[in-house]
Amino acid sequence: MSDLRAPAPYDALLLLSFGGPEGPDDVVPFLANVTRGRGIPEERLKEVGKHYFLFGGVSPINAQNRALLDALRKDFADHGLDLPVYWGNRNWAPYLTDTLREMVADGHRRIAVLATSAYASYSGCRQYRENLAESLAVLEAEGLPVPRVDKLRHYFNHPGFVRPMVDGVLASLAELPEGARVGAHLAFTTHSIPVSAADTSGAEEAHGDGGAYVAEHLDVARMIVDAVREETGVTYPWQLVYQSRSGAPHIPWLEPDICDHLEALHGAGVPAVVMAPIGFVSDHMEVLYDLDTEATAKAAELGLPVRRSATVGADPRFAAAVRELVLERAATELGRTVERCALGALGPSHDLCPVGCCPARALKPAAAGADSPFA
Ligand SMILES: CC1=C(CCC(=O)O)c2cc3nc(cc4[nH]c(cc5[nH]c(cc1n2)c(C)c5CCC(=O)O)c(CCC(=O)O)c4C)C(CCC(=O)O)=C3C
Ligand SMILES: [Fe+2]
Repeated sequence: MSDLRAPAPYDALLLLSFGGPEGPDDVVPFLANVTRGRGIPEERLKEVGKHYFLFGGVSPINAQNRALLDALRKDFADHGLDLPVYWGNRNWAPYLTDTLREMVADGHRRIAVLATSAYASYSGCRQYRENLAESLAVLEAEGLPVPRVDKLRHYFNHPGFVRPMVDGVLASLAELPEGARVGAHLAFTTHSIPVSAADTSGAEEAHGDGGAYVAEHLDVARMIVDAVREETGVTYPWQLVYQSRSGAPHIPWLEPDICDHLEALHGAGVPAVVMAPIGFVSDHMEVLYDLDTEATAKAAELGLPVRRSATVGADPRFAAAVRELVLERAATELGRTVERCALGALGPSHDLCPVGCCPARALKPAAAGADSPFA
């Protein structure tokens, strides 16, 4: 007999992610899935395809997600939580719709969803909610039961997400050449998005001037800088910069790019840089190519020592944070008041995205928000 208990009202957790190719033949169809209807220039697609081929056509993101699934299952079992964990993706197998079919076949009707994106934005939040709505509509059309899906709140400021990144930055600083550490800069990086998408990210009251997307990243950067000061006694100079821009050149995206930033820092006589990819949950292609390959080559060309700090990945503290987020939401759904753990200045993010949160260019139904067509 096991004494594991399901965290009512939830009967399962769904890890919802981006997906990535698993071999050379997958690369082109994967990119077609990602960019369908998104107006990415042909040139950019060829370039990004090359990044994947450089790594044998295998995106690191799937191995990262499998490791996170293992960490979640271990954490839940160790803490008496009987919550089966499933995995579904937006752009590659296992596809979200197939996973949801499997989940309802296994009897699940009330599903907590963890997206592998910690911040507000159309790409990191509403697009996943649209994917959920599309998949639920397919199930409905097939006459299958439609489960209720609740997306867990953004966890950018949860200590289980921030603390591992602090340790990563400390480790990278320690690896810098002794003489270059004094005066080193911290470059916090995240995915560039169109300025218009940043300005309308988050709830309406956060819109304007980079929106919730930029504000949340700045909050995390400050938390890390403060924690590093507590450990080392040094306030390292820092800046939030961007990477992985796509889209047409005439459309403004968030800047500066990490490579331009490295050049500017070098020009200003900065002796070393730690690149901290706070915008990403794991070491996927944007981290392995855009930082570890491209930006690192740029730094070598400049003769600028750089280190790239670790992402959270499958850190057990992150798995524990996910458990806390599930239990917190479960209690909230049952009408209990519960502590909502968050560091920094912004406070815990909303459970339910309000109407007008991270609007899309074209209005599409989105699940797990105040404007969801599903109960
Ligand atoms: C904010 C954000 C995140 C972070 C939040 C989150 O994690 O969700 C993220 C993650 C990811 N992005 C990824 C891959 C790609 N993103 C692309 C394109 C785009 N991303 C955008 C934004 C974001 N993307 C945007 C505004 C576009 C333009 C097209 C559009 O408006 O949608 C393209 C097309 C080619 C290109 O132009 O680069 C690819 C291949 C992978 C998988 C990597 C792997 O395989 O390891 C991951 C985790
Ligand atoms: Fe992306």
